[in-house]
Amino acid sequence: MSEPIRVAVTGAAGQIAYSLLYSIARGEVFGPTQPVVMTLLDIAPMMGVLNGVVMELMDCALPLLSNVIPTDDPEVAFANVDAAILVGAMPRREGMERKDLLKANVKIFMVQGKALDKVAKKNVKVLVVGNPANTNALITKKFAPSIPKENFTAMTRLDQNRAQAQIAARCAVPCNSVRNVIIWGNHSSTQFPDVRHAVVSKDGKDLPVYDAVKDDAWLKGDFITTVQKRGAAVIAARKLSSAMSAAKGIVDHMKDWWAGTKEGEYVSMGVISDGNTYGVGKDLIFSFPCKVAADHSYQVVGGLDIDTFSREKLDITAKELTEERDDAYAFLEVDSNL
Ligand SMILES: NC(=O)C1=CN([C@@H]2O[C@H](COP(=O)(O)OP(=O)(O)OC[C@H]3O[C@@H](n4cnc5c(N)ncnc54)[C@H](O)[C@@H]3O)[C@@H](O)[C@H]2O)C=CC1
Ligand SMILES: O=C([O-])CC(=O)C(=O)O
Repeated sequence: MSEPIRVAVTGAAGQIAYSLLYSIARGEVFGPTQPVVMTLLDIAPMMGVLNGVVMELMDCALPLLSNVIPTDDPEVAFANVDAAILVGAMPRREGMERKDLLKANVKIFMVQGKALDKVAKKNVKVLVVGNPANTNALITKKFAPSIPKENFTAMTRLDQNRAQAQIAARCAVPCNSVRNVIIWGNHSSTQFPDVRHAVVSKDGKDLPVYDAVKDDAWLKGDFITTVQKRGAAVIAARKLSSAMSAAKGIVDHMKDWWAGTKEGEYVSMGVISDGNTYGVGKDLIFSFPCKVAADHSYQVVGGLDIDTFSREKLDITAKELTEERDDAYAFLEVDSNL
């Protein structure tokens, strides 16, 4: 058996973590032969609850789980970690947009960025889930300048899964028969779920989604708004935000980042923009289609045709991210030139 890797999860006493930790501990994310030491961070008042979670993880008797370390100190949680999944943050309630959480949550990511910078491995892979996820990922990166900027990502995989599932249901095929759906931009109601480059496998043939669905009005209308507003719909129904599906999105994102994407497929991840890709300004964590190699390096898929409809949608979500970034920098008094 190989040496254990160290994986930190924040917000470990919360509802997403409760669905997530078992999957990590049983090898669904980092592989079926990879032992893990899990460090679990939450705030001091939650240590009692967190100890209960630790007891349960132990009681699962999982052979890949080498050790579990609960803590309320980010520097303990992130010491020498190979991967950090930053979930801990306030969730939104009915009637809020995710960006309404900015002031409540962004300081958490400043503190955790500084701690990662100080104690994590320099090749740590950071996935930010706590909302507003893209801007929180940008802030985490900003305060961890010794770690490569490509190592900070935000989760839009739940949105991709939602889009894939909507198309699969329409075409009456399993979800894994739908490939290369793209989520562009922000994990917010301005995101653009784009199926113009996606394909559906049906009856042994690959068809473009537009040919398989045969309902352009739905694809350009209700399909997009359903995906954009799915988080709010779950909150309205459950009075709590998505947790099981969020945990599955985390598993999918981290697994593909760790092991690589399948041949001919790409996945959506919020990654740092360089200012030269698809007309998106620089210094934003923007969701792009990405291909990941077996050595964990990833590349944004280039050269996809962007029509007028898509251009408009990309610009709307980029504008929102620029405003969120400027608000976060002003609030934290960050020098945007650094
Ligand atoms: N990017 C995405 O697709 C999704 C993001 N989310 C977001 O994930 C976040 C967590 O959601 P839930 O687990 O449902 O919330 P929750 O309220 O059940 O759990 C959050 C946990 O984070 C902890 N926490 C708060 N401040 C912390 C800090 N400074 N350090 C460590 N832990 C801290 C809390 O004590 C709590 O245990 C929310 O911001 C939510 O909006 C939720 C679903 C999908
Ligand atoms: O909607 C929310 O606030 C939680 C979330 O990010 C999602 O479900 O996509």
